[in-house]
Amino acid sequence: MKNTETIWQHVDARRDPYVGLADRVWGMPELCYAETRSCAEHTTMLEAEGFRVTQNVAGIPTAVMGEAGEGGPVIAILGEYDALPGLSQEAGVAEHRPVPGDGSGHGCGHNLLGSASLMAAAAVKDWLAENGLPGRVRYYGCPAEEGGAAKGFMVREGAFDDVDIAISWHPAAFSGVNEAESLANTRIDFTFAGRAAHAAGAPHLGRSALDAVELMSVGANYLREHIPSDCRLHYAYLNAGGIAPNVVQSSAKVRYLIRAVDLATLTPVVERVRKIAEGAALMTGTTVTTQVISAVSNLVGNGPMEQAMQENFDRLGPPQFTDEDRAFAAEIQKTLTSDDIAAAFRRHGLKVQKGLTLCDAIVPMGASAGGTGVGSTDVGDVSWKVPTVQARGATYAIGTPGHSWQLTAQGKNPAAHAGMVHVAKIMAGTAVDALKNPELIARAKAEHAARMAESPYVCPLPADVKPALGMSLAE
Ligand SMILES: Nc1ccc(C(=O)N[C@@H](CCC(=O)O)C(=O)O)cc1
Repeated sequence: MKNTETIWQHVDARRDPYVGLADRVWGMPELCYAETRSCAEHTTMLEAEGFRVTQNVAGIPTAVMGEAGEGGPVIAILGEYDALPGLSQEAGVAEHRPVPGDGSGHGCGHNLLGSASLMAAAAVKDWLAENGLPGRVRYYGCPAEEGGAAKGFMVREGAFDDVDIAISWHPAAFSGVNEAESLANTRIDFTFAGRAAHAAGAPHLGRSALDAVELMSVGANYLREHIPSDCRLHYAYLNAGGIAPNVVQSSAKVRYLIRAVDLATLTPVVERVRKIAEGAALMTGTTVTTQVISAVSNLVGNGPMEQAMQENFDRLGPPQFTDEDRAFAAEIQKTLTSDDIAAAFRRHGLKVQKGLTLCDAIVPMGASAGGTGVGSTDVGDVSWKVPTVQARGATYAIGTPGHSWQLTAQGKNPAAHAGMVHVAKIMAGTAVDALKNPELIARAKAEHAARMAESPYVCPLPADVKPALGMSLAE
């Protein structure tokens, strides 16, 4: 039985406008909390579809929510539309060719993510109206997934308080139910202040903030051996103190991104990194101030909803790609290493299949290798608040690294469009299963409540931290 269900026809009927939406957002890559035009595109689409629209969700100008239907359970479908710095790339070519502009690009496929989720919500809206059933569907347009933890702030402000089930997806190499195994993380800016001086004339009077940042790196790099092995420490210099080597640098700023399997493991590691910063300040006679930029929880899964989503995948089958799609994916694979390609198979618990360029089957549930190739997502915080299920939707060549020009290059391809429409059907079908079947929602909630009773949700964002609305990733 393939593509026979009414809900899937409601998705198919929307193909052209939603491909258009995804392509327009691809063409206006906007970073973390600056997604003004992309959010406006989503808002316009919500209005055109007749959703009741709430802008400025949780006080965030680029967060929007649309609701349709009356009474009954509330199903939230989550979308994103933020881009990444440094990943600008022409569409549909298999060589690195940035386009003129500020260098940003959709290197994580969020142009597709937002459009498919809105498309699914709109299809469910029509299905609800046609069946006259009680129930509400919401589309949450969520900004700043890449480093802004917007969904965590939205959870904290109560945006999901009356939601029964949350559904989302992420572009991927393979289609299937997403394994809930993302890492909790915290991003902290460390700003060191010293004293400027003539680097040759009076270096003894200077106190170098740049030295402090470098010594902090040394400390953090020694720390790696003494923390749980699946923790991650990354850093980026936001301010190295200037371009003059003959000035003792009086200010410097480094952003740390610290990850661990869960918050309980993360918190002590963050404390140790903070101590290293204090030590670096002490060693250099500088002072350090810190600012938490974002923090997200690990994902928790939900058995009943994952099962329901799996059944949708089984009924619909994999996305249908064409020979042209496969030929272009093969060109992209030529720009990758064999390790990139093998890692993609292994990450999903699959044997390496030589010559396979695009996903041709649904990855069975529970196949994931676990622990490898895992990032973080602010969907994690939603998943602690309400039962949440996510799909992976095949939209690009197997082996394409996340956050790469190759991923940006494929974001407007026919394969991306096919994958986006396919996964919209999976999400809409899963939402309809929940709306038709109150017992499924009850089981999902019971499992969630049991998990929360074991370890309750603690918001990882310190109470005084607000969304970093003015944050420039390229500061
Ligand atoms: N299904 C996915 C979900 C998230 C990501 C991802 O790359 N997330 C960023 C988010 C960073 C953050 O939340 O702070 C990362 O891990 O660096 C990739 C695939």
